[in-house]
Amino acid sequence: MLDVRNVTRMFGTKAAVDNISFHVDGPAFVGIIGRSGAGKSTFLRMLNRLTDASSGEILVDGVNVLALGGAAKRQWQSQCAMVFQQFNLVPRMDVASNVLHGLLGHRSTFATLFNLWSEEDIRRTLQILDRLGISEQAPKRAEALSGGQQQRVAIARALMQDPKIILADEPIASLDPMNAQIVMETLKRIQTEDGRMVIANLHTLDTARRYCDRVIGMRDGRIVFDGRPDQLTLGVAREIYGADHTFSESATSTELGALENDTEYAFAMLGD
Ligand SMILES: Nc1ncnc2c1ncn2[C@@H]1O[C@H](COP(=O)(O)OP(=O)(O)OP(=O)(O)O)[C@@H](O)[C@H]1O
Repeated sequence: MLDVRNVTRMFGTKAAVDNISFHVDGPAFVGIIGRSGAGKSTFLRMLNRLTDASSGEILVDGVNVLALGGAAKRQWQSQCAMVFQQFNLVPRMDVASNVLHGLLGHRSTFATLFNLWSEEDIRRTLQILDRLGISEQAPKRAEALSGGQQQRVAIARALMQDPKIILADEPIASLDPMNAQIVMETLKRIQTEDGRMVIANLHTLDTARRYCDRVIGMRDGRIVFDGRPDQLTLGVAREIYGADHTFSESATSTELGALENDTEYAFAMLGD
């Protein structure tokens, strides 16, 4: 289904993504891990055409999406919806309207300008919000919701596009552990129940182990690990994160206790 072939993105003389290739057959949950600057976001942005690749091909069901232009490119962009760390909702707009905005690519400017949503669109919105357990939030302004609820609204907006692939760029990096778990479980449900592919950039090993079918480790733009979550040993993690013997599991963990024990090191690993 997804075939990434020798994809590179240069910024000046630096390769942010350096000749990466991998293949995913079915609608799997793929996690991409690696320290800050490894090239994870650049890869996702190339896949949904927010950033152009310098070379290479990405085939989705046999079509090279990097070569699409005009309407075909926009059509592809609505097929691979993106979820961001900071949710990217319109804060003062109500939740239902935020979700309906997932349809923007499918509608005329006129209809959008005058907020002319069909009954079917509104019914689907409420159905999706209900599925994600936040239907009672529909009339509230997005800014009034907790971070975890806002991220579920962002996932609902993505689902309105009925995408083949959901790309999530550090979807839980701004959330507390409990909300992080709810959001990851929501993404996992969508992947298994709907048969959609999810590709998520994650910065914690325990999250990757728990939710992913496949983990890709990136370092300096290159893939240095590609395997099952149970193959993510401490040694492999050290290679991905470029850490020496002082590297500890807790440094890339979302567990509260672990973070409290090792906060300074964790921030160093994340490059903050
Ligand atoms: N628009 C840009 N112009 C120049 N360099 C860029 C640009 N975008 C990314 N880079 C560089 O490309 C490299 C990869 O960045 P990228 O954001 O993809 O990494 P990342 O693994 O997603 O890290 P993070 O988790 O911090 O977002 C970094 O060295 C970054 O500075």
